[in-house]
Amino acid sequence: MESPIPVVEFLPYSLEHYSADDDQLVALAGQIIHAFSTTGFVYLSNHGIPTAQIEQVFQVAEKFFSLPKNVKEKYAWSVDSVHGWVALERESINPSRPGDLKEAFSVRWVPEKPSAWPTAELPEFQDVVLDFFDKCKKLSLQILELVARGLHLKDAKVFVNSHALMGTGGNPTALRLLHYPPVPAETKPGQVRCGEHSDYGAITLLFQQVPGLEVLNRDGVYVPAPIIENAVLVNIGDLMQRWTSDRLVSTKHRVLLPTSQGREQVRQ
Ligand SMILES: O=C(O)CCC(=O)C(=O)O
Ligand SMILES: [Fe+2]
Repeated sequence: MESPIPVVEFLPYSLEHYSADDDQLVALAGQIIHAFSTTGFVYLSNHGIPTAQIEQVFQVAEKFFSLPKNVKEKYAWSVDSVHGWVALERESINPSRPGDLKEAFSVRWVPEKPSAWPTAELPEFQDVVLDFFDKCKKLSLQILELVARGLHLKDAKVFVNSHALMGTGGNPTALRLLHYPPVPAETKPGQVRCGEHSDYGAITLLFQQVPGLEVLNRDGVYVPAPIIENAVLVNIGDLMQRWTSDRLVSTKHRVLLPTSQGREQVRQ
């Protein structure tokens, strides 16, 4: 199905090439602002985070979520660290629905402590995830710079500078590995994978491995946001809507239950 979400060719400013001249940056910034001020979502194709690296992250995530529950509990999310494993049905992102049928591993900056990472079971997990965090951080900062340029702000680095502490204790940016396990035979009325919500931050990068995400369009109808190869889906959150006095829109989205029961889904 054709996506109502614009696809923008990011190659000139990709993490790998980085060859954009001023005219190209102006054009990219304009396309991104158009998308964020209409649907609030945009696909950026050829962003430059290698496919193999993204696949590696999905693989370690899958390995982590396949660990027994009592092992995952050793790495559970806590209010003090806001980092770690979030159990199935622990969150209702739309509070009027029952707990979401998903589990997650939230990655935030954490002081070195052994219980933060499942190194005993998965020695590669921490490095794979943190290398990916770093790439996402670089890409996010480039997008944030384009947003400021596209809005013709005097200081094109204003959003970049407000995220200078990303990846440290002074900034709440999180990388979330999401796992949507097979749907149980019995579900609660109204239960879904991920309830209707808008994101609360500045921007979100979404790497999709299976379909399921739906985005509210301007007619108030949820429409699929399909997977587009070599593209990352980017949306803005409530904070960015507020910072831009509603010029950019933080759009609601959700993931319902799959129609074919029992499908294993891992998303990030
Ligand atoms: O799994 C998805 O595609 C949606 C996840 C999401 O919207 C979120 O975590 O904020
Ligand atoms: Fe979201």
